[in-house]
Amino acid sequence: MSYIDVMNESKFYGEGDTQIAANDKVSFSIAENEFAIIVGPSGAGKSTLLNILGGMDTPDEGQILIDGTDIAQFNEKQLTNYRREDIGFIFQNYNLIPNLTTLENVEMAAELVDHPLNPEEVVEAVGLGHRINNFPAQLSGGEQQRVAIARALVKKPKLLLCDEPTGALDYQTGKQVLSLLYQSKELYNATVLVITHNRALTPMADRVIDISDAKVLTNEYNEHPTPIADIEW
Ligand SMILES: Nc1ncnc2c1ncn2[C@@H]1O[C@H](COP(=O)(O)OP(=O)(O)OP(=O)(O)O)[C@@H](O)[C@H]1O
Repeated sequence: MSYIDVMNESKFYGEGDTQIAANDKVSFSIAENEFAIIVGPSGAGKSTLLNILGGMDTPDEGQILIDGTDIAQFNEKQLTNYRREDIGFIFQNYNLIPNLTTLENVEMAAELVDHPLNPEEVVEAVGLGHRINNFPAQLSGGEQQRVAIARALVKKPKLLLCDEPTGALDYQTGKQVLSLLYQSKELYNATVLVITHNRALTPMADRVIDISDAKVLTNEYNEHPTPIADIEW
């Protein structure tokens, strides 16, 4: 059994003739502590899948086994607990709380769980010790994404879900953020899942799942990932 086993998962939008499958009998597995990338063009169904894995949405068909438990069967309360305790989310647009400082944003996340890491230490670990009392508007895009990563990591999540985490960042800053995400899996023992349309990023991953038109095309394990610093695009 893998850490994530998605089995024949489907998600439909609309009804009757206008119904479309956003995910069509999707199956794949990701092992614990892997850094996985789900890659595919716009509209392929990536965000739908990520939302389902994060317990923000439920599939119409299939099983979503996380550590052996089918979260597709969870009720609202179980999904809320799952999102709060097991998952760290990182979005393209950071989603920080504007009137809270770096430290306060991270502290707020720490309060959600019983055994968080030390917020100050995590802020230091993402390289933002010198920005600890700044508000999001005073930070660069890359710094804001680091706050978002610290906010996710402070909960010690088992699974870090990242939706186009470098989509709003310039090339060099994007590389630094990806490098930090890769380190996160090593330092914090998390399983990391990144979705992106940027195929150039895939050599850095331990596993690449290629989706297109709602279906999984390939799921490949990469024995020798390339450090992100060595990847050019
Ligand atoms: N709430 C919704 N209602 C209706 N259709 C939806 C909804 N969410 C997604 N879809 C459709 O499902 C398909 C998959 O969308 P999804 O957002 O998962 O793709 P994606 O691969 O993440 O694309 P992008 O890279 O552009 O974000 C698309 O055709 C989209 O229009």
